Amino acid sequence: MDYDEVRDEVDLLVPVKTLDRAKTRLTSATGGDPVSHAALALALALDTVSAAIATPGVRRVVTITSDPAVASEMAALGVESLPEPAEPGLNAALRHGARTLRSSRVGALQADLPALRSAELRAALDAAAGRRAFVPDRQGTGTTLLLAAPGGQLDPRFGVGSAGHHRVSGAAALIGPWPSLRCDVDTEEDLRLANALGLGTRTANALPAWTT
Ligand SMILES: Nc1nc2c(ncn2[C@@H]2O[C@H](COP(=O)(O)OP(=O)(O)OP(=O)(O)O)[C@@H](O)[C@H]2O)c(=O)[nH]1
Ligand SMILES: C=C(OP(=O)(O)O)C(=O)O
Repeated sequence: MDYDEVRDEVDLLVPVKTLDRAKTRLTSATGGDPVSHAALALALALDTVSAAIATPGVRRVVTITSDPAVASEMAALGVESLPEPAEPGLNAALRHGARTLRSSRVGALQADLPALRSAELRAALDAAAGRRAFVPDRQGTGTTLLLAAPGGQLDPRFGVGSAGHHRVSGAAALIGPWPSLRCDVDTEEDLRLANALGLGTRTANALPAWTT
Protein backbone atom coordinates (compact mmCIF):
# COMPACT_ATOMS: atom_id res chain seq x y z
CA MET A 1 0.00 0.00 0.00
CA ASP A 2 1.50 3.36 -0.91
CA TYR A 3 1.49 6.49 1.22
CA ASP A 4 -1.48 8.08 -0.51
CA GLU A 5 -3.66 5.02 -0.02
CA VAL A 6 -2.77 4.91 3.66
CA ARG A 7 -3.27 8.62 4.06
CA ASP A 8 -6.64 8.59 2.34
CA GLU A 9 -8.26 5.76 4.33
CA VAL A 10 -9.29 6.02 7.93
CA ASP A 11 -11.08 3.85 10.46
CA LEU A 12 -13.30 5.97 12.68
CA LEU A 13 -14.09 5.18 16.30
CA VAL A 14 -17.39 6.60 17.54
CA PRO A 15 -17.86 6.46 21.33
CA VAL A 16 -21.43 6.19 22.56
CA LYS A 17 -22.35 6.23 26.25
CA THR A 18 -25.11 3.97 27.49
CA LEU A 19 -28.36 5.69 26.51
CA ASP A 20 -29.56 6.12 30.09
CA ARG A 21 -26.43 8.19 30.89
CA ALA A 22 -26.08 10.02 27.55
CA LYS A 23 -26.91 13.62 26.63
CA THR A 24 -27.82 14.79 30.12
CA ARG A 25 -27.78 18.43 28.95
CA LEU A 26 -30.65 17.56 26.59
CA THR A 27 -32.84 16.06 29.30
CA SER A 28 -35.15 19.07 29.43
CA ALA A 29 -35.58 18.96 25.63
CA THR A 30 -37.49 15.71 25.90
CA GLY A 31 -39.55 16.82 28.87
CA GLY A 32 -37.84 14.42 31.25
CA ASP A 33 -39.34 11.35 29.58
CA PRO A 34 -36.60 8.68 29.65
CA VAL A 35 -37.95 6.75 26.66
CA SER A 36 -38.02 9.84 24.40
CA HIS A 37 -34.63 10.88 25.72
CA ALA A 38 -33.03 7.52 24.93
CA ALA A 39 -34.64 7.55 21.48
CA LEU A 40 -33.20 11.00 20.77
CA ALA A 41 -29.71 10.05 22.02
CA LEU A 42 -29.78 6.93 19.85
CA ALA A 43 -31.03 8.86 16.80
CA LEU A 44 -28.18 11.38 17.12
CA ALA A 45 -25.63 8.56 17.06
CA LEU A 46 -27.30 6.66 14.21
CA ASP A 47 -27.47 9.74 11.98
CA THR A 48 -23.83 10.56 12.73
CA VAL A 49 -22.69 7.05 11.91
CA SER A 50 -24.85 6.86 8.77
CA ALA A 51 -23.13 9.93 7.35
CA ALA A 52 -19.70 8.64 8.38
CA ILE A 53 -20.08 5.26 6.70
CA ALA A 54 -21.21 6.98 3.48
CA THR A 55 -18.01 9.06 3.35
CA PRO A 56 -15.42 8.12 0.72
CA GLY A 57 -12.14 7.29 2.42
CA VAL A 58 -13.78 6.10 5.62
CA ARG A 59 -12.86 2.43 5.49
CA ARG A 60 -14.92 1.45 8.50
CA VAL A 61 -16.73 2.88 11.47
CA VAL A 62 -16.63 1.12 14.83
CA THR A 63 -18.63 2.28 17.82
CA ILE A 64 -17.41 1.86 21.38
CA THR A 65 -20.32 1.23 23.67
CA SER A 66 -21.51 -0.89 26.54
CA ASP A 67 -25.14 -0.44 25.57
CA PRO A 68 -26.58 -3.54 23.85
CA ALA A 69 -29.40 -1.48 22.29
CA VAL A 70 -26.85 0.83 20.67
CA ALA A 71 -24.72 -2.10 19.49
CA SER A 72 -27.76 -3.83 18.02
CA GLU A 73 -28.96 -0.73 16.12
CA MET A 74 -25.43 -0.12 14.85
CA ALA A 75 -25.18 -3.74 13.69
CA ALA A 76 -28.31 -3.15 11.60
CA LEU A 77 -26.32 -0.46 9.77
CA GLY A 78 -23.45 -2.91 9.31
CA VAL A 79 -21.37 -1.20 12.00
CA GLU A 80 -19.39 -3.24 14.50
CA SER A 81 -19.20 -2.25 18.17
CA LEU A 82 -16.47 -2.76 20.72
CA PRO A 83 -17.29 -2.99 24.41
CA GLU A 84 -15.75 -0.39 26.71
CA PRO A 85 -12.57 -1.33 28.56
CA ALA A 86 -12.40 -1.69 32.34
CA GLU A 87 -10.76 1.74 32.65
CA PRO A 88 -13.61 4.28 32.68
CA GLY A 89 -13.92 7.42 30.57
CA LEU A 90 -14.04 8.62 27.02
CA ASN A 91 -10.29 8.86 26.37
CA ALA A 92 -9.64 5.41 27.84
CA ALA A 93 -12.38 4.00 25.59
CA LEU A 94 -10.79 5.61 22.54
CA ARG A 95 -7.27 4.43 23.43
CA HIS A 96 -8.64 0.92 23.87
CA GLY A 97 -10.46 1.15 20.53
CA ALA A 98 -7.37 2.39 18.71
CA ARG A 99 -5.24 -0.43 20.19
CA THR A 100 -7.86 -3.02 19.27
CA LEU A 101 -8.36 -1.90 15.66
CA ARG A 102 -4.65 -1.70 14.83
CA SER A 103 -5.62 0.40 11.81
CA SER A 104 -3.14 2.05 9.50
CA ARG A 105 -4.95 5.26 10.32
CA VAL A 106 -7.49 5.84 13.05
CA GLY A 107 -9.74 8.73 14.03
CA ALA A 108 -12.34 9.55 16.66
CA LEU A 109 -15.66 11.10 15.68
CA GLN A 110 -18.12 12.40 18.26
CA ALA A 111 -21.51 10.65 18.19
CA ASP A 112 -23.62 13.78 18.38
CA LEU A 113 -23.36 15.27 14.87
CA PRO A 114 -26.89 14.62 13.55
CA ALA A 115 -26.64 17.08 10.63
CA LEU A 116 -23.33 15.64 9.42
CA ARG A 117 -22.76 15.76 5.65
CA SER A 118 -20.38 13.23 4.14
CA ALA A 119 -18.87 15.86 1.85
CA GLU A 120 -17.85 17.96 4.84
CA LEU A 121 -16.25 15.03 6.62
CA ARG A 122 -14.44 14.12 3.40
CA ALA A 123 -13.19 17.71 3.06
CA ALA A 124 -11.82 17.64 6.62
CA LEU A 125 -10.01 14.35 5.93
CA ASP A 126 -8.44 15.98 2.88
CA ALA A 127 -7.46 19.07 4.85
CA ALA A 128 -5.63 16.92 7.40
CA ALA A 129 -3.26 15.91 4.58
CA GLY A 130 -1.74 13.05 6.54
CA ARG A 131 -1.17 15.00 9.76
CA ARG A 132 -2.51 14.30 13.25
CA ALA A 133 -5.29 16.86 13.26
CA PHE A 134 -8.56 17.87 14.84
CA VAL A 135 -11.74 19.79 14.03
CA PRO A 136 -12.95 22.13 16.78
CA ASP A 137 -16.66 22.35 17.51
CA ARG A 138 -18.53 25.50 16.46
CA GLN A 139 -17.69 27.27 19.74
CA GLY A 140 -13.99 26.49 19.18
CA THR A 141 -13.51 24.88 22.60
CA GLY A 142 -14.47 21.25 22.05
CA THR A 143 -13.45 18.71 19.41
CA THR A 144 -15.71 16.89 16.99
CA LEU A 145 -13.09 14.93 15.02
CA LEU A 146 -9.56 13.84 15.91
CA LEU A 147 -7.39 12.07 13.33
CA ALA A 148 -4.14 10.27 13.95
CA ALA A 149 -1.39 10.53 11.35
CA PRO A 150 -1.00 7.33 9.31
CA GLY A 151 0.77 4.84 11.57
CA GLY A 152 0.68 7.36 14.44
CA GLN A 153 -0.98 7.50 17.83
CA LEU A 154 -4.42 9.02 18.29
CA ASP A 155 -3.53 10.44 21.74
CA PRO A 156 -7.12 11.54 22.53
CA ARG A 157 -7.61 14.43 24.95
CA PHE A 158 -11.38 14.84 24.86
CA GLY A 159 -13.20 16.60 27.66
CA VAL A 160 -13.62 20.23 28.72
CA GLY A 161 -11.40 22.48 26.57
CA SER A 162 -10.31 19.59 24.37
CA ALA A 163 -9.60 21.80 21.34
CA GLY A 164 -6.88 23.57 23.33
CA HIS A 165 -5.52 20.27 24.63
CA HIS A 166 -5.38 18.78 21.14
CA ARG A 167 -3.65 21.89 19.81
CA VAL A 168 -1.06 21.89 22.61
CA SER A 169 -0.42 18.19 22.01
CA GLY A 170 0.69 19.07 18.48
CA ALA A 171 -2.42 18.26 16.44
CA ALA A 172 -3.18 20.61 13.55
CA ALA A 173 -6.42 22.57 13.90
CA LEU A 174 -8.61 22.15 10.85
CA ILE A 175 -11.01 25.01 10.27
CA GLY A 176 -13.14 24.95 7.17
CA PRO A 177 -16.64 25.56 5.86
CA TRP A 178 -17.97 22.46 7.55
CA PRO A 179 -20.88 23.61 9.76
CA SER A 180 -22.40 20.14 9.98
CA LEU A 181 -19.11 18.64 11.19
CA ARG A 182 -18.69 21.38 13.79
CA CYS A 183 -22.27 21.33 15.11
CA ASP A 184 -22.19 18.83 17.96
CA VAL A 185 -25.46 18.70 19.85
CA ASP A 186 -25.18 19.04 23.62
CA THR A 187 -27.92 21.56 24.37
CA GLU A 188 -31.33 22.62 23.10
CA GLU A 189 -29.70 25.54 21.28
CA ASP A 190 -27.36 23.12 19.49
CA LEU A 191 -30.37 21.03 18.51
CA ARG A 192 -32.09 24.06 17.00
CA LEU A 193 -28.95 24.96 15.05
CA ALA A 194 -28.53 21.40 13.79
CA ASN A 195 -32.20 21.40 12.79
CA ALA A 196 -31.59 24.55 10.74
CA LEU A 197 -28.64 22.87 8.99
CA GLY A 198 -30.77 19.83 8.16
CA LEU A 199 -30.98 16.83 10.45
CA GLY A 200 -30.61 13.19 9.53
CA THR A 201 -33.92 11.37 9.23
CA ARG A 202 -33.76 9.52 12.55
CA THR A 203 -33.13 12.64 14.59
CA ALA A 204 -35.77 14.54 12.62
CA ASN A 205 -38.27 11.80 13.56
CA ALA A 206 -37.21 11.83 17.23
CA LEU A 207 -37.34 15.61 17.63
CA PRO A 208 -39.28 17.08 20.50
CA ALA A 209 -42.39 19.01 19.40
CA TRP A 210 -40.94 22.42 20.30
CA THR A 211 -38.41 22.28 17.48
CA THR A 212 -40.99 21.91 14.74
N1 LIG B 1 -18.08 4.76 25.12
C1 LIG B 1 -18.05 5.90 25.82
N2 LIG B 1 -18.44 7.04 25.21
C2 LIG B 1 -18.42 8.16 25.94
C3 LIG B 1 -18.00 8.20 27.29
N3 LIG B 1 -18.10 9.49 27.73
C4 LIG B 1 -18.57 10.20 26.70
N4 LIG B 1 -18.79 9.42 25.61
C5 LIG B 1 -19.26 9.83 24.29
O1 LIG B 1 -18.45 10.93 23.88
C6 LIG B 1 -19.21 11.98 23.29
C7 LIG B 1 -19.09 13.26 24.12
O2 LIG B 1 -19.55 12.95 25.40
P1 LIG B 1 -19.99 13.98 26.52
O3 LIG B 1 -20.14 15.35 25.96
O4 LIG B 1 -19.09 13.78 27.68
O5 LIG B 1 -21.41 13.39 26.96
P2 LIG B 1 -22.78 13.47 26.26
O6 LIG B 1 -23.53 12.21 26.53
O7 LIG B 1 -22.60 13.80 24.80
O8 LIG B 1 -23.52 14.69 26.94
P3 LIG B 1 -23.72 15.16 28.49
O9 LIG B 1 -24.27 14.03 29.27
O10 LIG B 1 -24.68 16.28 28.37
O11 LIG B 1 -22.36 15.59 28.97
C8 LIG B 1 -20.61 11.42 23.17
O12 LIG B 1 -20.69 10.82 21.90
C9 LIG B 1 -20.69 10.37 24.28
O13 LIG B 1 -21.62 9.36 23.99
C10 LIG B 1 -17.59 6.99 27.89
O14 LIG B 1 -17.20 6.93 29.06
N5 LIG B 1 -17.64 5.88 27.12
C1 LIG C 1 -16.11 15.72 25.16
C2 LIG C 1 -16.25 16.70 24.29
O1 LIG C 1 -17.46 17.01 23.78
P1 LIG C 1 -18.73 17.76 24.31
O2 LIG C 1 -18.68 19.12 23.70
O3 LIG C 1 -19.79 16.92 23.70
O4 LIG C 1 -18.71 17.73 25.81
C3 LIG C 1 -15.10 17.41 23.69
O5 LIG C 1 -15.35 18.32 22.88
O6 LIG C 1 -13.96 17.08 24.00
